[in-house]
Amino acid sequence: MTPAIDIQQLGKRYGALAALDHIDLVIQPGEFFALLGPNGAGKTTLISILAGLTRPTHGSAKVMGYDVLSEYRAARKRLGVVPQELVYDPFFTVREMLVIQSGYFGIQGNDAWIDEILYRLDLADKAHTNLRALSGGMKRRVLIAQALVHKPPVIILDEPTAGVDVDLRQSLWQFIQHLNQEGHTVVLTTHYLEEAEALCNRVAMLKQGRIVALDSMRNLVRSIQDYTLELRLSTDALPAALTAWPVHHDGNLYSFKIKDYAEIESVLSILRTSGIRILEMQLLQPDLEDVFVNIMESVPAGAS
Ligand SMILES: Nc1ncnc2c1ncn2[C@@H]1O[C@H](COP(=O)(O)OP(=O)(O)OP(=O)(O)O)[C@@H](O)[C@H]1O
Repeated sequence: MTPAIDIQQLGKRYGALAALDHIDLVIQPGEFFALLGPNGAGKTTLISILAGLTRPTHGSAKVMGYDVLSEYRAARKRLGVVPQELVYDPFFTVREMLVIQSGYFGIQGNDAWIDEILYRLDLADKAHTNLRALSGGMKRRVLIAQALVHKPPVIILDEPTAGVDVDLRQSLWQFIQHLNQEGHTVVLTTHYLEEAEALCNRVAMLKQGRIVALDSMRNLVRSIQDYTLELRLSTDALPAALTAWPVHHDGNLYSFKIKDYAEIESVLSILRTSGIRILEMQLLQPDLEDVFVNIMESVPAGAS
């Protein structure tokens, strides 16, 4: 099967800085893939190369088998990118802009699909509104509509829900999940890790231009063994027997790292014999955020 995205030894340098450093990444058709990393890790650079907006320094990138440089038009036609910012002519209406965008991809008579996108993104009653008259949230919906207008098999969403209200977030995810179920490949970058955890099947984590983790969501979350036992105590000083325990605290709220249930018993019995009362107790499962923090802390800063 031709991969949806096939990246080999991809690199981008800005002077001495390696924004991307020998990236290998293959994403299969139908995946819902998360591309995660702290600010400056290289996510936007990678997306810009796939969209043909930035030239790599070395290596290759293909979309549905088409090289983003030597077969730019064929590759671009198969890709829908929802960027962080809207670039538009403010005098067009929403619908006019979508018709023009369809023409750009050589598509005539796209009305039925444009109507469906407008409906799904709750933009139908704004179809004849000028782009400049839209609110920030509405403009973001238009960005998504614009990326989908040519029904691309591969959809990349670059932080689509930053600053977006709960309603739009939910309707957006329903629509994107529906497109994914219909076979579209979806690549998502987001700083909302719980969103990535809920939606994506596989994850790549980038740090300083390198892939530092690449696995299924399941395996990554399972790779963390530690639970967190959160206790609010009647004191903000721990008994001596617990001071060596891996623990963070904020006032009298303590977070103990726990490897198994027997350790919970040990902590509780030490507290009991020390006469310390438990005011609140919660056992937290590891999540993608724990994985992210662990990986980002454990991987040494790369030379660039
Ligand atoms: N045009 C440019 N000139 C010089 N350096 C650049 C340029 N574009 C990006 N960089 C640098 O390349 C690195 C990667 O940036 P990039 O925007 O790809 O990161 P990111 O992972 O998308 O970050 P964010 O989460 O903040 O959007 C950063 O150190 C950035 O400063």
